[in-house]
Parts: sequence; C-alpha cells; structure tokens
Amino acid sequence: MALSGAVRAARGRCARALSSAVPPGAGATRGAGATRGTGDTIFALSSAPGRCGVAVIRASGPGSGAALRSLTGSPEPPARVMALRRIRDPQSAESLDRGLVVWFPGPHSFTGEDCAELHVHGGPAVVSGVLRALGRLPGLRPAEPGEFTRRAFAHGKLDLTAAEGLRDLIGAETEAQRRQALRQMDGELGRLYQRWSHALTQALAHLEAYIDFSEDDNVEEEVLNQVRVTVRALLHELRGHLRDGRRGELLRGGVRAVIAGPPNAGKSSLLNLLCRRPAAIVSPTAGTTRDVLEVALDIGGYPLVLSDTAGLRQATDPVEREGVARARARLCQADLVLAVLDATSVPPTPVALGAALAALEPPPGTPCVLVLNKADLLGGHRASPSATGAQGPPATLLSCKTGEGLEALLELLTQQLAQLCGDPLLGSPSLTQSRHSRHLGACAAALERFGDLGDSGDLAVAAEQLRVARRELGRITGHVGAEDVLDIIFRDFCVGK
Ligand SMILES: Nc1nc2c(ncn2[C@@H]2O[C@H](COP(=O)(O)OP(=O)(O)OP(=O)(O)O)[C@@H](O)[C@H]2O)c(=O)[nH]1
Ligand SMILES: [K+]
Ligand SMILES: [Mg+2]
Repeated sequence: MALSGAVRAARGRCARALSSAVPPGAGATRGAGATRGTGDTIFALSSAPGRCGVAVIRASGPGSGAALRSLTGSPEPPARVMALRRIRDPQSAESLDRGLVVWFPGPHSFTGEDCAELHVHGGPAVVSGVLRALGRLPGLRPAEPGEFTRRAFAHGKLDLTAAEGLRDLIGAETEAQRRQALRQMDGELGRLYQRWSHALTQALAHLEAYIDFSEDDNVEEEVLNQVRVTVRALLHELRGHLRDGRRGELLRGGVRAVIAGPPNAGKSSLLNLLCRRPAAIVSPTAGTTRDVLEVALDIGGYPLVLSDTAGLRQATDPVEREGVARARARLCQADLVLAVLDATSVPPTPVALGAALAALEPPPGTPCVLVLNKADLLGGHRASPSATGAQGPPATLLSCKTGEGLEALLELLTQQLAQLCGDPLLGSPSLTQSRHSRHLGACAAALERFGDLGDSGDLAVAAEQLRVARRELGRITGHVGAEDVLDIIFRDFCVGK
C-alpha cells in the first residue's frame, strides 16, 4: 500500500524531465504544413529554475538554426542528434559553457517549427548567460507561458484536449493522475470526440442531401432513418460519457474526503496518522478542532484532499459553534466521508451504528467509510467490520494510538477511490475538465432537440441542431472558434512549455 504523505509540497515543475522522450505530435488534426515557423523566434529555460545538474534551454521559430550557429560557432548538428559543443557569447566570443545541443528542423519538432535545444550545466550564471546571449540575437525574444505548446497547437501537432493532457501531465502528482494525463496527451480523448464529430458530419451530409434531393425521389426515406439511428446512438454514448460520475475530474483535481464525527472520536488523530505528521492539534479536550484543516495525500496512487473538521455537537461556545458550522459546510462538499466514531461509545450493532452515523447527517448519496476508532480500548469486545450490516457503509476498526487496523483502512480507502476515479487505463477515456462537460452538455441538448422534432419536424431546423452539436464538439478539440479559450488553457502552462 503506497501512502507517500503530503504530495503537494512545493516542487520544481518543468516542461520536461531530462529522461523523458520528445513530446509526441499526437492528435495532429489541423492542416499542418511543413514550416520553418513564421514571426518571432522564442526561447526559454524549459527545465525547472534553480540550481540543477543540467538545464535545458529551448528555442522555436525561424531564427533557431541561426541562434544555434552563433552560440556554437559551428553549423547545426545533424537533425535530432545530440552533439557536444562549446557554447559562447556571440558578441564577446567568451565561452559560457560546454554542453549538448540538439537541432530539430521543422516540421518534425514539438512545435512544428525549427527548434533548438541547449543542454547546459544548471548553474544560475550559466543559464542567465546563455539566455542573455540568446536575447541579444535579432528576432529572438523570451517565450510567454505555454507559448511552445500553443505553437504546437497552431501547427496541428496536438489538439486542445492533448494540450490539456500535457498540462495535466506536468501537474500530475500521483500515478493514477499521470496515467490519465498521458492517455489524454496521447490524443485518446481527442480521437473519441473526433469520431463523434465525424459521425455528426456524416449524418448532417445525409440529411442535407435528403432535404435537397428528396423531391426528385433520388434519395430514399431510409437515409432519414439512418440519420436518426446515428444521432440516437451518439446521444446514448455521449450521455454515458457525461454520466461518468465525474471520475476524470475527481482524479485530476483530487477526491475531497472529509473526516467527520462527534468530538473526541479521534478525527484529528486520524488525519495525523494518514499524513504521518502532527498536522492537527490532538488533545483530550472535546472541541479542540475549530478550523477546517486540509492535507493532500496520495493513497494507492489516487489523489486525496483530506479535511479534518470540528466535532459535530450542539456547541454553546460561539467559536466552537462557528467551527461546527464550517464542519457542516465542508461535509456538504465531500466526495467521500470518513465518519469517525469512538468504538467504545457505540454498541457494534447495525442499528446503533446506523443511528450514530445518521446523527452526523452526511450528505445523501455521498460514499462513506465508517472508522471505529480507539480499538485498543475494546479489549475482547471487538465489533466485526461488517457491524453496520449489508446495507450500511463499509466499516473498519482502527486504533490511531497503536496503528492497528491502518492497513485495512488504507485498503478500504483505495477501493473507494478506485470506484470514484475509475481505472484511468480501462474503458473509454474519462471526461477530465468542466470545460469539456459544458460543451458536451450543449452538444447533447442539441441532439435531444433534434430527436424531439420527430418525423414531422422541420428538417432545416433539425439540420441546424446537428450543426450546433458539431460546433460544440469542435470547441472541445479546438477545431472550431476556440480562440477565447486558448488564452485560458495556455496561461496555466509554465514558461518553457
Ligand atoms: N486510546 C486511544 N486514544 C485515542 C485514539 N485516537 C485518539 N485518541 C485520543 O482521543 C483524544 C481525542 O483525540 P482527537 O484526535 O483530538 O479527537 P478529535 O475527534 O479530533 O477531537 P475534536 O477535535 O475535539 O472534535 C486524544 O486524547 C487522543 O489522544 C486511539 O486510537 N486510542
Ligand atoms: K479533542
Ligand atoms: Mg480534532
């Protein structure tokens, strides 16, 4: 069982780690012409800033080859082969470093433009010296955040969903997140939406043919039926994808789990046990916790955002009352509830446990795990983990004091997380962004309107609904009028990617 503690610790993010392969030009769907790139040549440090063994500086655009020549004083090396070169300041001819350079002539590069990479020693003075030298070359300027990827998108090297996958891959902190992001970056989600878009295009073409030619009796009624069948099948698939239970989004953003229970049940002790540090104050005084405390965890490869909350009771102290109100508010937002009870205070019968759980008023329909804490105080009288009965939530005995039952709890949590997030490698790729669900929802609504028109409906209106549906799909992949979302998507990238 992997429990790697808090994983959101500040950490250098970089466009690509040195051991990774060249990002693929997956999902290339826009008309990508062979190009040396037009306009500015951009450059940036692509590895994480700070002192490191090797730093990667990247350039993209028509001036990349000339830049490489001036900094090395020699012709570009053969394409996509690393070469050792002395790197010098072209103005002063002073040597800056000795490093590896790579030349990626367009269109076979990440951006589709001519690109160059300089792998230099990762000292701040070396990096700033090389960046300064590049900045003095005519036509070169520092890149904006996400500008390399944006150029790759513009040259059809990847579609928007793949770009979002790449952004998520750089942000992935757990294994399951990485798997999902990689799958999306490889273009699987984009291909699914493309397939739907093609099906719609075909249906639309048939419908238009029917509208134009049916009077000549050249086009059979059967064509119209086929269009209806296609649209119905598509709507069915789309609804299934939307019903996905927010799996992909949960995996991407982390499952919000809330620890709730009566005062002194050991809620804060549980948080500390799971994050393996004394993050929350633990004391024998009931009503110790007031503020909501949050830690990010990796449980079995799944991301969990765990909140400790105030003990739920009718508090008289105004500060504690506010704590209880905050606890209830947080509980309402939970994707998963960890209900903690003091095992010595509740008889281990389904009725008693059910009543104790109901008293916490967990949000209806939200999955729940019942943790019967302080098992060390039970002596011989052990509640069986199925004490809540077949209908109740899964329950497990735990002692935060001795650690007894921790493995079983982690197992149970992993099961719950796997159910909530799904296996990112199985089945059709998951919906990962609210942006996608919005467009897919609009697409489904248009298809429903198409269906509602029925046999007697106006065919021109029906055709318009198919056009609306197709446009919404195109917005997801970036094939249609996505200019407004481009800024938002690429802004979240780091400089150098
Ligand atoms: N014997 C025993 N004591 C425990 C266990 N877990 C917690 N305690 C003790 O129970 C008391 C309350 O623990 P907390 O973690 O502060 O409980 P809480 O639910 O966060 O309490 P509030 O924040 O006040 O609602 C402390 O004295 C803990 O040391 C356990 O497994 N066994
Ligand atoms: K306490
Ligand atoms: Mg507490």
